[in-house]
Amino acid sequence: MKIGGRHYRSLWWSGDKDCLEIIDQRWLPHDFRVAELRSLDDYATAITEMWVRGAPLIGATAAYGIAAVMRGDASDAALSAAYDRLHATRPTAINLRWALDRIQAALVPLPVPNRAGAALQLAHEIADEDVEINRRIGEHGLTLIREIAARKPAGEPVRLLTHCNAGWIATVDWGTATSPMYHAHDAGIPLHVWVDETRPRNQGALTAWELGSHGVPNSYITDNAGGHLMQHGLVDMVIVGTDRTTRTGDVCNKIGTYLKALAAHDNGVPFYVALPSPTIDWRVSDGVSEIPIEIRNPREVTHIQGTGADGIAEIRVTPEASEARNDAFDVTPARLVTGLITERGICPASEAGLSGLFPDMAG
Ligand SMILES: CSC[C@@H](O)[C@@H](O)C(=O)COP(=O)(O)O
Repeated sequence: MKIGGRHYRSLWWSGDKDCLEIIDQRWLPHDFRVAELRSLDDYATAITEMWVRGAPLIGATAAYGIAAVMRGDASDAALSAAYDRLHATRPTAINLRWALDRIQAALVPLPVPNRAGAALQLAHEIADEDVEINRRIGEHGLTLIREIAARKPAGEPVRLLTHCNAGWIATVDWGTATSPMYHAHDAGIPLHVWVDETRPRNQGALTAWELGSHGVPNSYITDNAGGHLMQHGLVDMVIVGTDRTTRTGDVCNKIGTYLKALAAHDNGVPFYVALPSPTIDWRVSDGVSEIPIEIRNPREVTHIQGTGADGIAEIRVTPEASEARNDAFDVTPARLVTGLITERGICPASEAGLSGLFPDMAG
């Protein structure tokens, strides 16, 4: 997507610098900075500390991390150590393991001297595939937005609500939940997006930044406002992303997603999840009991980052003695999900729905 008129992906391989360059999300939306990743340490830190974040982008970054390691040492031992180190960075998004498994399976049968080139090629393929998957999700999601627009008086915007950032900055390009929004906006459908703040990390600020950069009208709202807006008929559809979806259609996404789904259900608001197929965990059937939920540093809850006269600063918002807990994700049961928007079309959030669209993967 474009920033200041220039097209960017969230990451790209720099042949000149011989390293991966990423948009360093720690400073967004206040400052646009690019970071260079070279060593395994760089990659692991960038994922753990959320310089890059969002399920698909974590997977693509990890693939480049393996490729970077293979350039120095392509032995089985180095491959296995890099796999383990990167796999341990964040537990919830399944795209991480999906990308690592894919690259490991491709490299193990190869002679050691061939691995570095093959790994970089595969990382490029994973990144390119992500862009195409998200583009297609956008096309399918556009049909839903068109249907809502057709029922409205001409010129009245379709009001969407989203939680967290499932935007282009959470993927290589387009985003998942935002892709239908970009497609609809580009097709001339008037939109207004309610952007949940998404405490504690305020990923909503990233969503507001990228939607605004693309010219999509949006309003930043507190996490607690969504139910109220739905009760007053101000939300036509919710679209969120996912970090892991079970084969039965339970959806694990950023903490607070479940509450939005409950409010949507109570108010008859359609609740859709944009789901790239690498985010399906075919081994898991019960999201609440089986998906590991990342618990992050409580400091993300007790402190908040923003920008002021002296630049970007972090301030404490709680009393010194307050304890805090920081569960980063929650699970929305399939019964609360109206439908899954995938790269192959839209299906019910159920085992039959997913295996119907992906018979080759369902096993
Ligand atoms: C297309 S991204 C889908 C999800 O990864 C997104 O909604 C989300 O929860 C991101 O969490 P984050 O902790 O910021 O990595």
